[in-house]
Amino acid sequence: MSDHQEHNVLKVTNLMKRFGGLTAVNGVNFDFPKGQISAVIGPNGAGKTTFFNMITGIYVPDKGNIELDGESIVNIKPDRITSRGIARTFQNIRLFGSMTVLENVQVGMHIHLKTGIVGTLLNLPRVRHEEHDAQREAYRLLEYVGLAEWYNEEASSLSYGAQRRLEIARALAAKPKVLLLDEPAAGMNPRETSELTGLIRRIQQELNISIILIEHDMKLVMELSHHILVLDHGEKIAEGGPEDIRSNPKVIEAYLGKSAVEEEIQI
Ligand SMILES: Nc1ncnc2c1ncn2[C@@H]1O[C@H](COP(=O)(O)OP(=O)(O)OP(=O)(O)O)[C@@H](O)[C@H]1O
Repeated sequence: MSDHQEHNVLKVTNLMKRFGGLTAVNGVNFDFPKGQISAVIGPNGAGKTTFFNMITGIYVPDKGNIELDGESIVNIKPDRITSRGIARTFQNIRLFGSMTVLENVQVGMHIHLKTGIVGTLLNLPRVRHEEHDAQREAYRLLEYVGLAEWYNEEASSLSYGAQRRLEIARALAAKPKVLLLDEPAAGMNPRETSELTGLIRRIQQELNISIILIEHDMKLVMELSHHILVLDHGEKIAEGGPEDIRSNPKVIEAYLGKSAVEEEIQI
């Protein structure tokens, strides 16, 4: 095993994506360390979601490479990328609102179940067994994110913060090596954000999953992240630990404008 494979779960090289005349991501290089929390930050339109969409196979890069544990995942379909070990949540919550909380988690498991639709229709004993195990596992995940008591409610009846945690449980059901969280704290109140911070830290420490998050809540980013990638107009303008990023003039300028740097205002 090479040094790179041991330390970095995901390696992005010279990544580029254009939409017509607009270069949304422009030649970005970054190594995501295994088992740690990394953040991708930057002002609106910086290219963060486009970057995530390339990692998860929704967009094919125009140039560059993405390696998961040393193997390229460029040109692989999103569901295959999920089964290789990358799961995600979305900026806009995407749950099945009229399904129960438990069923939503079970949906996240289907990539690992052996049974197809025919087996389910025939109600084979092996199928019943597998579904029972899946339900137990789904319930365990709900306990993990603190939603077990609502397992039988419709997903749409949950509070906003709870729906975001349900999305995380569903992503965990795919047994990922890497979990991508797209603005997990968006729309949350301070109490929900602090619960979420604890949950993300537990997932990294207890489940040993590498986490990559896009987030505008700088307090959460600075508290949780080991490594931060800063994008602006599609380009990497900085990378480093929270302390480096907080005091980096290029980052301050990108967020607050040039005058802020002159006044030495810190984000
Ligand atoms: N499918 C698309 N077609 C055309 N342009 C797009 C598409 N997706 C993104 N863009 C453009 O690419 C640029 C980067 O967008 P992206 O959504 O990746 O930024 P972002 O950093 O995630 O922004 P935000 O913080 O507002 O979510 C923007 O100018 C956006 O308008």
